Amino acid sequence: MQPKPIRLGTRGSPLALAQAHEVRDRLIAAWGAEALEVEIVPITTAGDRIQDRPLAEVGGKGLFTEEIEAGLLSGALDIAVHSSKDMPTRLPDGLALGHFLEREDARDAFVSLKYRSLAELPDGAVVGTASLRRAAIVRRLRPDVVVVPYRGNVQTRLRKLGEGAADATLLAVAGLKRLGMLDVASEILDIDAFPPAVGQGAIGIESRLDDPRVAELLAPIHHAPTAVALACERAYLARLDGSCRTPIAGYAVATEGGVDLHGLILTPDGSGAHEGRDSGADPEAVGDRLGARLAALAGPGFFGGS
Ligand SMILES: NCc1[nH]cc(CCC(=O)O)c1CC(=O)O
Repeated sequence: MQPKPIRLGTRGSPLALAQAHEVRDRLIAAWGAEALEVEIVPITTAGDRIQDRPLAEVGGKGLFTEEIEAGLLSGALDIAVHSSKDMPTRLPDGLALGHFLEREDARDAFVSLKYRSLAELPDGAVVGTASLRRAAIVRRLRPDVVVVPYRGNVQTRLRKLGEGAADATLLAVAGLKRLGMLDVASEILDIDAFPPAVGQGAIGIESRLDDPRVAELLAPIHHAPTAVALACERAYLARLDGSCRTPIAGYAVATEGGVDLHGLILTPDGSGAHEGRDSGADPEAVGDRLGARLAALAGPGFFGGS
């Protein structure tokens, strides 16, 4: 089918490369190795270069995508493979996050060399995480625990744990599975008590809107129920995103006639929270409605206002 190789852009981290290889393997399985060549192009982004500061300080999610998106827009790349959770809700004109592999387990894992579960952590234990959401939910469930910032890729975080920088950390089950490292998880956290980040566990494929060749190429590996869930979650996030830097969790599941969404927003210290559920036939409408409802419940004061 393909006259020339498909160029697939990705970040160069071990998790990103594992995801890129998963997409390539599925494409080859669908089309046959004779019909299709996929060239994986690792790209080091600004976000990868800056390792010593919290992301929110240096510019947020876009730092990981700009260079890759420039490649899509110039035609140097045909597709880009991402962790959907790391994707901003607004993409550059002409690009879309339009295709998704079937979602992997969306839950978070509790990882510790000393303790078997979040509940078992002793008073004053140190949990390392760079995620505002994970920090706030941990503080909500365990106000006695100390949360410290903790960045780096999955391997770095595990190494720091071994060095004693924290008693425990939290990582996405999906990432651990893709790296063949799920055995480091002590506990898989309940999806209702510890809802994930929007998009967690879903590999998304970004491409140019005007590229029918790519749409045809991706059709056999696209998972429609995942796309429905992600459309809902990303509409929910878009509704909340503009207003704040508040911890946001959201998890949607496609149903027979539509989608069910669970949303949770918290103050960074976990002392305040607003939670809700919504369902309906139109994924974007459900996401937008729950986002608006939680924002209204929270009021402007909740979002810090500074
Ligand atoms: N921000 C890093 C990141 N982006 C996606 C994943 C996990 C894989 C996924 O959610 O699909 C991770 C690591 C983690 O949070 O543990």
